[in-house]
Amino acid sequence: MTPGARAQAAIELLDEIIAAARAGGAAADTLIARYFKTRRYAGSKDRRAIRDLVYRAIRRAGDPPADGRAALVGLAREDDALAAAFDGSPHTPAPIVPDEPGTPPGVLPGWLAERIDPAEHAALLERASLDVRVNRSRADRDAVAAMLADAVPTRFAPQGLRLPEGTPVEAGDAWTQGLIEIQDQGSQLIALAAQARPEMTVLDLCAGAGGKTLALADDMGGQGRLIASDSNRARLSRLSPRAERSGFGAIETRLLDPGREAEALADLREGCDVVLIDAPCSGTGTWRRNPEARWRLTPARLAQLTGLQAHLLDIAAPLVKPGGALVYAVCSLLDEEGADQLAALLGRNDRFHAADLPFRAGRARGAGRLLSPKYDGTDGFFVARLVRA
Ligand SMILES: C[S@@+](CC[C@H](N)C(=O)[O-])C[C@H]1O[C@@H](n2cnc3c(N)ncnc32)[C@H](O)[C@@H]1O
Repeated sequence: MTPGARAQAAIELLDEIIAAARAGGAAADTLIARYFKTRRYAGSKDRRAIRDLVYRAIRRAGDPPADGRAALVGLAREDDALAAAFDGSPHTPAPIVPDEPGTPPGVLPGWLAERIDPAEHAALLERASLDVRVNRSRADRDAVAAMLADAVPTRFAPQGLRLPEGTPVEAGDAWTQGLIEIQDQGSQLIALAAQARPEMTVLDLCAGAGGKTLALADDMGGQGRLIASDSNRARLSRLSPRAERSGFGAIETRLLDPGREAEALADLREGCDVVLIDAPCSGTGTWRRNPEARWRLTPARLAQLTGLQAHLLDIAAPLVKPGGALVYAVCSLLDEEGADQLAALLGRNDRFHAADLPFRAGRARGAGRLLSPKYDGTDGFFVARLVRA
């Protein structure tokens, strides 16, 4: 494909990605994969070049672009070779006219920019690192490091290894033998904050497909009672095969009905040593992995999420036994989803007090700590550990 044809393909893809962000449709990666499935003429170099153009355009637009052409015109104003590809020949974009509007550069959506420390902004859109967690009950971190080329221990997470970008983790022996899970160092620290131990009763309230559940199971050595719940059937159903691969068969799963979660969990009242709430959130801390997600967030969606987070905290609190812990996490740097939620909970429930977290990463924020791509090299998280009197 010519540079112009690649630019035209990038515009078409960006149109689809922008429309999907507006309508709550598929993620950019899914749309890109779909696009190439029906365009076999695009070779691997073309695909890589088009994908690169699309992601460069997404990363440089804090607010949703008007359309794909505006997004690429904005990028072309900073890249002469790309601008030259707009030559108007067949299958290429029409030439850029001097006063044609291009999407302005930006990192965060305008309405959010003031709510996150400006020092954090650029790193929120940088490339994410590739981390794995070594299953402590199956292998030693140093032994696994020796199986993986150029693996280095993660700075804060005791079971983590950082791998070079693009390492084909799932093709290696450490993966096929169930010795490792792909998991960002920040997520590993959230599970560590639970301090799950053998013989405990632990509830992972928003378990999803079980990324953190598997880390909890590992810390429990497969002993005790571990319950994984979520309101999303498809996500929760992915947990069992993952647990089997890692050798943790005995994880209970519970599908929750939104609004009626407390009923389904009533038997656990004052029965849990630990309740982990890895709450649904805006995902501002993971934008480096899916940068178009920032075009999906609106003030109304954020309000809906903060309401759900408060609701989940109120469901979880009565399930903790005296002396037990409530661990709350969101992959967000917004205080309204993190520190403010915890301050509100502590205001309406005097049985809990904030406790120290068992790691050095992050900076103190309200009752918890804030981990960030810039300062910690992790996805962005707020995490707090509350202990019940
Ligand atoms: C941040 S994700 C969890 C990720 C997961 N813990 C992991 O480590 O992979 C938040 C989860 O909360 C779930 N969720 C949303 N509303 C819920 C509710 N009312 N009760 C329980 N889970 C809910 C979502 O389906 C989603 O899987």
